Amino acid sequence: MNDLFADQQPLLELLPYDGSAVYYGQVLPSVEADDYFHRLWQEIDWQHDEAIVYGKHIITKRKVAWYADQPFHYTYSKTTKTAQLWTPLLLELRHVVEALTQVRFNSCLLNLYHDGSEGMAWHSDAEKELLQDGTIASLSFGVERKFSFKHKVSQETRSIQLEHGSLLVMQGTTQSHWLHSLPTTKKAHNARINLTFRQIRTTSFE
Ligand SMILES: O=C(O)CCC(=O)C(=O)O
Ligand SMILES: [Fe+2]
Repeated sequence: MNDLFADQQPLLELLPYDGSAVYYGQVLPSVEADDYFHRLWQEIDWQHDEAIVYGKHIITKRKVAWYADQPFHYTYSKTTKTAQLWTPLLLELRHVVEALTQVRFNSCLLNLYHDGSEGMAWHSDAEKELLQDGTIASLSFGVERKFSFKHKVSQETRSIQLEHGSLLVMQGTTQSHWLHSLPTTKKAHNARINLTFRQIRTTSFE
């Protein structure tokens, strides 16, 4: 195992019941995370996201990209996207995440938030294309932002600050029982890039 992971912080379970969300803390040294942030900013084919919200076609300020093993189709917010194939940079990051989690991922959704005015509303990631109760591993780069969970029934909440170069892993029944969001904030003046490695349902992942 790479020395990179030698001084790993203790893992922190964020959810009290009905799933698991483990915060690994900063898994990449800051200097290395800075470098990844710049490369992702430059090399990824960022596009404004499109969605249908309350019947209206909207284009988000936030930018997104979707990469995978194959040109999978993925539908969310009533729009369908076709994956681009992994780049060497994303394969490198997938390797980091797979080594830490011991889980295999076949796709990655990327989000670019230019500043705190951009965020993501309450949702869960349980689209039919995803493996049921699969794992989602979220790598964060750039400005630190709050990330929150809300239980669908009890409404109980849990929050965490997602640091530069950090990893958060959602697993088990989390998506069935909890919503999550990235609240907007006046405090963040810089950009954040987030990568969520996912498991799309295919014959090799059943
Ligand atoms: O930006 C984040 O930390 C979360 C993004 C997210 O929830 C998603 O892409 O589904
Ligand atoms: Fe999500």
